[in-house]
Amino acid sequence: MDIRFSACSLSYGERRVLEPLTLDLKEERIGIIGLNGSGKSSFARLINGLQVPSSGMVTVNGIDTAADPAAAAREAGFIFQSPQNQVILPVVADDIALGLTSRGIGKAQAAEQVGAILRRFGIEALARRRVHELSGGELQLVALASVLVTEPSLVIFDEPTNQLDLRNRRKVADAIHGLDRPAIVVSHDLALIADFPRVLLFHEGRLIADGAAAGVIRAYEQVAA
Ligand SMILES: Nc1ncnc2c1ncn2[C@@H]1O[C@H](COP(=O)(O)OP(=O)(O)OP(=O)(O)O)[C@@H](O)[C@H]1O
Repeated sequence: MDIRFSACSLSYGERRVLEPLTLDLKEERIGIIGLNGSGKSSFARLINGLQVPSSGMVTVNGIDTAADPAAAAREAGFIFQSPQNQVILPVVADDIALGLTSRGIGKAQAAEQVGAILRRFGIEALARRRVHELSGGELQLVALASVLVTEPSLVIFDEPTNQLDLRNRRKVADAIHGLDRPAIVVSHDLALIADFPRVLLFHEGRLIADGAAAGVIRAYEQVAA
């Protein structure tokens, strides 16, 4: 993984929400923490082209997100804070397959890959269920499956354990820890990122701490006090 922010800033209209930032991200697990409204989601959305910089540049594995946001989105899968917003088709297996058929993969091949990804997460029983009837944890796993089935090089999670009970939180945390590719995790759940090799702390649109989890979490505790 090679993500580069070069003097990248972000404003919504007149409002600057991320100050110019230059950094490289290469670690397999990267956490992003900070108070509400500090700019975490905005930063994460810049990585896969959901947002493009107001100034400067972001590249993901060599892809300039502003020049080719669709390619950036294929490279970096994004799991939204509210996965129900990500679902298009009503039935789980159909929705997961859509990511493949929309890329030109045939129906039979797509069905095979969907079956494999459901087995990998132990959620085969959900295949014919209606997405809108799923619990929060089931929905998080389905959203993860629907992103991973398209084989992105890395996965960005925006508050993946928000609103989950302990059992589902563990399922999602295990899925993140066991992921076979780099993950970037925006979270208020500090235990989730506590053993990550790198954590970024945002405060009022600025990156104010960057390093191994323990030290950055201590800095966050001071900011929050
Ligand atoms: N589409 C938008 N238009 C205008 N302002 C926005 C938009 N999205 C976010 N903002 C503002 O940008 C700032 C940073 O928001 P962002 O969602 O990046 O913060 P966050 O750290 O992820 O917050 P939280 O922990 O509450 O999810 C906030 O003040 C927010 O109100």
